Amino acid sequence: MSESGAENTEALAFRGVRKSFGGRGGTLRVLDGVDFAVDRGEFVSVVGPSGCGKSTLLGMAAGFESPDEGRVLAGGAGVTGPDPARGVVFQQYAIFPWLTVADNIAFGLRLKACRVPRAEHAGIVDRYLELMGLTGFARAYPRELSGGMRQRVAIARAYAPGPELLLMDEPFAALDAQTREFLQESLHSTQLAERRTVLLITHSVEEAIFLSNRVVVMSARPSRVRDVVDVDIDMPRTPETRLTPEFIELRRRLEGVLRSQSSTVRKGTPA
Ligand SMILES: Nc1ncnc2c1ncn2[C@@H]1O[C@H](COP(=O)(O)OP(=O)(O)OP(=O)(O)O)[C@@H](O)[C@H]1O
Repeated sequence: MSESGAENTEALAFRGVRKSFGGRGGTLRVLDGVDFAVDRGEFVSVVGPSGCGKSTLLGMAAGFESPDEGRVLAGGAGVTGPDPARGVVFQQYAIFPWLTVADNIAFGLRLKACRVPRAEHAGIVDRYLELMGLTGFARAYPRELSGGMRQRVAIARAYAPGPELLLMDEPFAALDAQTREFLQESLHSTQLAERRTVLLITHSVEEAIFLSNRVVVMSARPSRVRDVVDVDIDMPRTPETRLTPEFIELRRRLEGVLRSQSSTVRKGTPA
């Protein structure tokens, strides 16, 4: 139920969000009135020029940062701090080196705040091992895995406790192109099986289109939403989807918008 008391299909909403950071060089105005929402079960990606505030937005949704003005709402309620109902996946493999793959995936399930009955944990872990192509590695430790596999563990760990919202900040940025595409496909099939609400930050327009229902394009800093594009491309998407005329055309269009924004990036803007 939302703060207004109305039933709400929005899992996450940014309403007039403004944020500046102070530094030695003065105040840097980063977000200048950001408005968009992500519906339940929707996969939305945010792309934008470097430094436009994408990670800041995600940090606000996670509850690590707060807006100077405006509101960030999760399930209709104001975000006031981190919450296990919102899982986060970062670029760096945020998995515990001292735990096995299975124990890493089970980590969130074992937290007090997670209400999944203990008897279901092993089944859930097995399902994610399979969905993320990790069957056979349950007892392995992170040091024994490739970077791509570690990131698959991080994604499985985020999905496993069934959070209402998944927040992913460049989860594949550190990986080579081939591994990256493979992980996008694993994430896509996991998402089709699970239908969670996901907000993904990425530099890659191709990644955004491949995974998303909608893509939010941010303007240069101080930034706002420049465009919101529906990705009307059938699911499930496969490696061949990337080669279809509609995919290539949308990619060209979005890259054009992004290029026009990147060329207007300013070094710093007084508040
Ligand atoms: N805690 C902070 N203190 C001071 N400045 C910050 C802080 N967090 C972010 N910034 C600045 O705000 C701007 C936006 O940062 P942010 O990381 O959100 O952008 P981004 O769009 O995710 O960037 P990139 O695409 O390069 O990853 C940057 O100029 C950054 O240096």
